[in-house]
Amino acid sequence: MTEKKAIIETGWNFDNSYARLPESFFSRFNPTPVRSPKLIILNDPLATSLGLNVQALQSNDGVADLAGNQIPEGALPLAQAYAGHQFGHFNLLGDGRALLLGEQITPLGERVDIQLKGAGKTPYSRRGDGRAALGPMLREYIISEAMYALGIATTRSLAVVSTGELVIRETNLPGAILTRVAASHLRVGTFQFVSNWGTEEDLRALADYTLQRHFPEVDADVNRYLFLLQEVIKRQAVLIAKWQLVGFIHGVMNTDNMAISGETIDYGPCAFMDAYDPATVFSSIDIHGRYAYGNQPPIAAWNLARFAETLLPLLHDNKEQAIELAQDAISDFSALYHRNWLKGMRAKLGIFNEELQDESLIEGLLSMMQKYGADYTNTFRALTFDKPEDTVLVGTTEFDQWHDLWQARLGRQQEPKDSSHQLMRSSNPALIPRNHRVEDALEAAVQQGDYSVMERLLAVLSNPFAHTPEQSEYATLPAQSTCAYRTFCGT
Ligand SMILES: Nc1ncnc2c1ncn2[C@@H]1O[C@H](COP(=O)(O)OP(=O)(O)OP(=O)(O)O)[C@@H](O)[C@H]1O
Ligand SMILES: [Mg+2]
Repeated sequence: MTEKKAIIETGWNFDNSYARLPESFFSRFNPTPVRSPKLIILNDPLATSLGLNVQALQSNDGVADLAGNQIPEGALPLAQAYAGHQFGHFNLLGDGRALLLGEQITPLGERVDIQLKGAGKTPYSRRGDGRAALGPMLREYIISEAMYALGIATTRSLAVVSTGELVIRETNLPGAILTRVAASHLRVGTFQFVSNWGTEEDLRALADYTLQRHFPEVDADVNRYLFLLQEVIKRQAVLIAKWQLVGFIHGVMNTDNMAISGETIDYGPCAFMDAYDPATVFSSIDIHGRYAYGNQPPIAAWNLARFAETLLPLLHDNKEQAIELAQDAISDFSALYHRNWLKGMRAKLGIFNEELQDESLIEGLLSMMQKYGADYTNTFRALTFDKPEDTVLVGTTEFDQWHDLWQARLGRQQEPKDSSHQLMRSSNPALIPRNHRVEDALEAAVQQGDYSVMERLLAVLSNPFAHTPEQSEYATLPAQSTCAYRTFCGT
């Protein structure tokens, strides 16, 4: 007689606070089942930290949950409504291919959104098919997890399942669904939606919900909506500085792709910069360079101004005073951003204390990197390990002079050389997800069904400050220049 196997609980522990908001904020909608779901990758440590059972998620039942083929107990799937300025143009959007299953309450009592991206049509799909292709979903998995390991606030990736169905793009591509984990999916665009199409009461409900979810520390005696604006600005100032410091280019910083939580969201056409150049753009659709590397800080400020506009009715009864409060808050962004960036740059150069000339020292290095087309990440690695021969800057008199200035600067602080070195090691990643490496991993996965290249890449990216020999090997630049590298979004 065979013993009946004990059923392993998956560990879903859903609450559905978003579903309790006004009905116009979302549409209750179920995922569309897919033909033959197969688990491609599962993030075991993330699953465990969410209180989920890895074995159960790997079972047929678990995969059915991750594919949208069945609805886990306690989930209440819905598509969130939002609007957004896309390349400056305002549109009504909403989750056209994503569905929120609910909020998982983790064993530590944290609340995170569990969302299926690519789960089928929703009322906001417009002319889209509601689906996603395997390549871009694996790409989002790799880069979001690399960002997390780099210490940058981001949505996480729990799993990718292939659907056994094709999606029609320029060619037919294998379809997939990504399970995304986020502090929330509240976007600047969510506020824009409610501000444009909702009542003031709706707006207050959304703002109060956001405060409760992300900023519960708000004091009773302050202007709570001004506090919300200021805190969101602070988080974005930290986030964008971190992007700039690692050379991350988001690629599509529309207001619907800016999360109120301060997490990086939507890894569509993003990529990491190789040679330092503020004009770097990867997205094939960004023909005017609106979202170029060097434009990211001002674009963030622009998006935050759109956020501030939505809050005007809540900031003050008097419109002029509301505008003044909003403008003051927004004008703080660039100083806040700059402070974070400067702090990070000092750390990248092993500098602990502050000197007025630090900025010109940093600018001196960056302009040399730009002039000689030096690789951004590898130049900082070369400085960290005192191997200037590893950067193309070596041999130029400019660099020798700059190096002397930098060494003299390090000499003017109390901390010993070794502490500077440690600071640099922990501030300069050994490697970033290089475009050619990511492409190689995706090609092996999608074309040959060989996931080993991706798994190795994920392993080395998971500890970017370890500076192991294997990482050095991954840090090599592509044989050919990647100047022509272009990413595509919306697939
Ligand atoms: N295949 C598709 N079918 C339906 N809607 C889509 C599709 N692709 C994109 N959209 C919608 O178009 C809008 C803009 O797309 P964008 O590329 O910013 O988002 P995304 O990558 O789908 O999702 P997210 O921002 O949630 O990561 C969003 O409202 C999105 O839901
Ligand atoms: Mg998006």
